[in-house]
Amino acid sequence: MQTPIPRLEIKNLMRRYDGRHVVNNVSLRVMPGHVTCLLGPSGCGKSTTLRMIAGVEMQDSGEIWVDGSLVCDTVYRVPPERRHIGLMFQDFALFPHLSVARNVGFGLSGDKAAKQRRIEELLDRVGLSRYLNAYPHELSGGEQQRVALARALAPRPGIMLMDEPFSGLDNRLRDGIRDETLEILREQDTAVLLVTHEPEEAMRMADEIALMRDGRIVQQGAPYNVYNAPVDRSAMAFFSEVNVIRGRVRGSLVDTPFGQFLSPGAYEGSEVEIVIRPQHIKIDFDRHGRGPNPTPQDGTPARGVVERARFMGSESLVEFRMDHDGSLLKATVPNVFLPRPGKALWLMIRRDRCFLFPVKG
Ligand SMILES: Nc1ncnc2c1ncn2[C@@H]1O[C@H](COP(=O)(O)OP(=O)(O)OP(=O)(O)O)[C@@H](O)[C@H]1O
Repeated sequence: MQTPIPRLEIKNLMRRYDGRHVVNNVSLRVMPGHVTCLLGPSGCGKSTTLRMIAGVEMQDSGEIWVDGSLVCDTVYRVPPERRHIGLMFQDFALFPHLSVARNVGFGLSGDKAAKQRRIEELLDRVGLSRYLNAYPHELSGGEQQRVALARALAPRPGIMLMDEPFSGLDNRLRDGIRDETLEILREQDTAVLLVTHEPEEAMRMADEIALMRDGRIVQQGAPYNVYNAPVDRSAMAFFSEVNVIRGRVRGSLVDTPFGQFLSPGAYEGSEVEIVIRPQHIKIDFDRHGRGPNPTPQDGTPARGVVERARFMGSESLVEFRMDHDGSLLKATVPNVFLPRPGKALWLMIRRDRCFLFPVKG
C-alpha cells in the first residue's frame, strides 16, 4: 500500500540569527484535513518556522514540500504568492479603503455571482453578515479579526498557516470562532499548521501537537499522548503545574516519604525526580496523627499542613507544607474543598500518574 502524501512536509529546517539557532532541525508533516499545533513558549522559534513555510523568510538549510513537490530548499524557491498557502497571522491587516465584502473577496477569482456567494457564506459563518458593506474602521478589533479570518478562508487554501489567530478575541467569542474555523478548514480538507503558546488551545484544536523548545521539536504526537506521556519534566510542566519529589536510585528503587518507586532505566546512585500533577495527588484525613494505610496503587501517605486553599471555579487548589522536608505540594480537588490553613491532612501519590525523570546536569 502506498503511503499517503502529506499536504505539507518540512525537512530539517534550520534558521540562525546572530549565530544562534532559532529553528534547529525542525521536521514535520501535516496531512490534508489535519491540524498540527506548533506549541511552545515565547521566542522558541514557532513564528520563524511559519514565516519560512509561507516564504516570507528564507531558511539557512532544509526543505519545504507541498503535495509531494519541492517548494523551497537552499537553491530552489517558489515565491510566496505561488505557494497557495493561506495565512492568518496575529498582525492581520485589512485593506482600509475596501468594504468588508471586498476585503473577503480580495483573493477570489471566478465569476461575480460565485464570488458573491462565497463572500456571503463566509461572513455568515463568522457571524458578520450584517457588515457586508461596512468598512474596517467601523468594526471592533475582534470583528476585524473575524473578517481577516473569512478572507484567509475564502480561496479554500490547501494549507493554512495560523499564528495565534484567536488571541485578540474575548473568551466568550473565541471558542465559537475557533470551532467554526476548524470546521470550515476540515470541510475543505485544508492542512493546518497553527502556532500557539497556549496548551489549552493546542489541546482543543490539534490532531497533533509538536512541542517546541529552544528551536527544536522536543515531542510530537496526539494531544492525549503528549499530555500523558511527557518526554521530560519541562514538557509536562508546560501543560499544567507539577509537583516534584527528588530521590536517589538505590538497587533500582527510589526511597521517598511517599514510599518506594521503581526506577526503570535510571542509573544506580543517580538523582531522579518523581513528577506528579496536582490533580493526581490524593488527600485523606488525619486519624489522631495517623494517615490511611499504604496501598499498591497510591503508596505510603505523607503528612502535610494546609497553607492555603482557593476555589478556582470547577476545582479547589490546596497548598500543603510537608512535614518531612518543609516543601510545598499542590493538590487540586474537584468542586469545593477548602480546608482551613493549619489543618493536617495526608497526601498520597497516584502511582499510575507519576513520572520519573533523571535530574539533568
Ligand atoms: N529578524 C530577526 N532578527 C534577529 N532575531 C530574530 C529575528 N526574528 C526572530 N528573532 C529571534 O528568534 C527567536 C525566535 O523568534 P520567533 O518569533 O520565531 O519565536 P516565537 O516562538 O514565535 O515567539 P512568540 O510566541 O513570542 O512570537 C527569538 O529569540 C527572536 O528574538
